[in-house]
Amino acid sequence: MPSDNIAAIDTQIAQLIRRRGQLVTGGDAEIDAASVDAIHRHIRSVCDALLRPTNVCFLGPQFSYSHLAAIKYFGDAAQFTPVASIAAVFDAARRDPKSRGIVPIENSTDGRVVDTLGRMIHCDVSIIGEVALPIHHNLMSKTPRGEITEIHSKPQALSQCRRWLADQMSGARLVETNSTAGAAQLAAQRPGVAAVASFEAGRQYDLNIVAKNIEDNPNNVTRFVILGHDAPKPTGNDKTSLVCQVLHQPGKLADLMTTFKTHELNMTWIESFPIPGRPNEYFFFIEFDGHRDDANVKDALEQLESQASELKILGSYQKGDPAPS
Ligand SMILES: O=C(O)C(=O)C[C@]1(C(=O)O)C=C[C@@H](O)C=C1
Repeated sequence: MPSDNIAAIDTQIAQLIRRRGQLVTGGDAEIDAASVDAIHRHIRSVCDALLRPTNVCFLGPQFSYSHLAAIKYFGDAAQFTPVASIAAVFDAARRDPKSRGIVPIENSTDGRVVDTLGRMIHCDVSIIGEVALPIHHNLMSKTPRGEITEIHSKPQALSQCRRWLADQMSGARLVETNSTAGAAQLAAQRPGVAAVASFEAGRQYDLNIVAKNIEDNPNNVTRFVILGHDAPKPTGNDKTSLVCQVLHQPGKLADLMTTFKTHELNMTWIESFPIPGRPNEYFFFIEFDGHRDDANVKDALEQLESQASELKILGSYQKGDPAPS
C-alpha cells in the first residue's frame, strides 16, 4: 500500500480514537495525545508483525529497561526473547539475520554503557535504529526498609542512584547484577535483599515499593540502539555511527575532526575507549547527523577512511525522538 494512504488512514484512526473518547464522555473530556499514540503504536506493531514477524532479543528477564525500550520501539506485538547478558544479545543478533537485538548505549547521568561499546568494536552486526527511554528507578523488596541489608542491581542503575543510596541506605551493601530485572527476581526470593529496578519488574515479582523515583537526576534517560542486518534507507532525519582508530601521532584525531567541519557534519557524540592490551591507544566512537547515502556524508566517509588507521561504519539509521522526562 502506498505510504500516503497509510498516513491518511493513521490520521483517520487518531480522529476516531479521539471521537470515541468525546462520545463516551459526552464531549466533556479528551483522550490525551500520549494515549492516542500508545493505541496507534499497538496497531502499527500488529501490522508490522503481519508483514514481517520480528524476533527481538534483549537483556532479560522480562521488564528490564531493555525490554521496556524494545516494547517502545517495536510495539507489543513483536516476539521478544530474553537473554542473560548484553554479549548474548549481540551474539543472537549476529547469528540470525532475521533477528533484532536491543542494547543500552548511553545514559544521560552515567554516560556510555561499557558492556555495549566493548562489543560494538568486534561484532559483525549493524545499528539500524535507536530509541530513548526515560529511566525512573525504584527501590523494591519483600523486606521492610529498616531490615534491608543488601541492594542488588546492574552497576549502571546503582550508579544512577549513587547519591540517593548513599544518603538514604548507607547501611546496606550494594551488589552488582547482570540486569535490574534479574535483581528484582532475586529480591523476591531472598529476605533482606532489595532491588533497584523498573516499576514493571517490581510488579512482575510482587515486590513492595520501598521508595520510588530514586534516580539522582530526574531527567535520567537511556538511549538504546537496535542491532540488525538491514541497511535502512535515508529518511531525511538520520544519524550515522562509526568506530575508528587513528595512528598514535600528533594531529591525527584533529585531522578527523577537520573532515567533519569541512563537510559541515554535526557530530552528536564522541567517546574514546581503550584498546585492550595497547596502553594509551584508543578506539573512537563517533555519531553525527546524516546518512551514509547522502552525498556530503559519502565524501566525508571516504576522506575519514584515508585518515584513520581503521574505520568501521556501524550504521546509518533514522534518529529517535529525544525522550520526554
Ligand atoms: O538492567 C536493565 O534493566 C537494562 O536494561 C540495562 C540498563 C543499562 O545497562 O544501562 C539499561 C537502562 C538503565 O540505564 C539501567 C540498566
